[in-house]
Amino acid sequence: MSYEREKIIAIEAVLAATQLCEQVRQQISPAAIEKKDKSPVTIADYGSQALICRALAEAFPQDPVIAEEEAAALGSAEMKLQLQQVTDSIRQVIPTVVPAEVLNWIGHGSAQSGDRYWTLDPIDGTKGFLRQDQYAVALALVEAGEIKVGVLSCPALSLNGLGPGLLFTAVRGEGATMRSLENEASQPIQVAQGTQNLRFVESVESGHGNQSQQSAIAQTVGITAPSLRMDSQAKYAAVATGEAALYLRLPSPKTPDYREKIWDHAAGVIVVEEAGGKVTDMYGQKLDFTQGAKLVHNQGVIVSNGRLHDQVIAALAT
Ligand SMILES: Nc1ncnc2c1ncn2[C@@H]1O[C@H](COP(=O)(O)O)[C@@H](O)[C@H]1OP(=O)(O)O
Ligand SMILES: [Mg+2]
Ligand SMILES: [Mg+2]
Ligand SMILES: [Mg+2]
Repeated sequence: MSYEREKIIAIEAVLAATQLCEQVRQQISPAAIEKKDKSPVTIADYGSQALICRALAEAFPQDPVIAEEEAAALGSAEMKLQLQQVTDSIRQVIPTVVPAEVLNWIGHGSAQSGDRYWTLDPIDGTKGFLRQDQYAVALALVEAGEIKVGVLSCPALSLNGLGPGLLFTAVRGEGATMRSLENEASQPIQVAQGTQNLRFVESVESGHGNQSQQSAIAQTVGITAPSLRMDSQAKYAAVATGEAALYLRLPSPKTPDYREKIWDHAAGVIVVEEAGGKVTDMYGQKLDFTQGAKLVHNQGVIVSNGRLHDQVIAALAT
């Protein structure tokens, strides 16, 4: 089966959302709103989710969307001003939009499961976005547990003389490509083949991983360079392009029971796999995308150029 239409619609939606995020980032300081779980969310997270869900609902009305943000949070009485700000940010793209429509579009992302579903992180790395650092807009299509299409926009990332602002796309069996956000010309990407850029990436946030264990494992497999710390799925892009050989995300000792969310990984996983790399959990198991919003059967995420993978899993087992 061809996924050409899915790919085109996904790219168009992610580009429109990226533009909204960049406008919010540049025009006003994107004040953070605190969610129930104490993590931050901004006008741009909601605006991005609204735009992408609208596009998916229109093009693929039967497909469930499992997205990060909740309409109920933005629809509450005390969030009236923020809902108006989200609506205003979307008005630049859709001049007639009203707040009720925005809530409906965001709510379209509230599916819990599906055999064929989309998963969306409207802004991955909101903490990076707030620091004017790396963030991503990440959208993927999953069918029967297999990721088929992934589109990953990294508006603050520069690589190989391109950017800032890169878009990564992958379709199962068709390879992965990279382009600048401004220019449609795309080029195939590949993970590092030899020993060049023998370094690893990890989260900026120490609470999202186990940095001391990550350094120890990297050293065990022969990586002596200090880690490159980056917010968001931009880390997957770094491995997919050979900028780094490895991305380590081991469970934080502070949150040992945390389960990774599918939208934090799906788009990045297919981009790396189609660029020739490998992704598993810390025990070498495939990530299981059939269990709804969380990767309940997996712990830790190991992303590599393939060559280093077995060594890393072996080091973790000892
Ligand atoms: N304890 C945790 N372990 C791993 N990831 C986490 C943890 N808490 C939050 N996250 C998620 O990490 C992602 C950012 O990753 P990174 O640090 O690599 O940029 C966010 O989407 C965030 O989810 P959430 O938005 O639900 O807080
Ligand atoms: Mg979040
Ligand atoms: Mg995220
Ligand atoms: Mg997010």
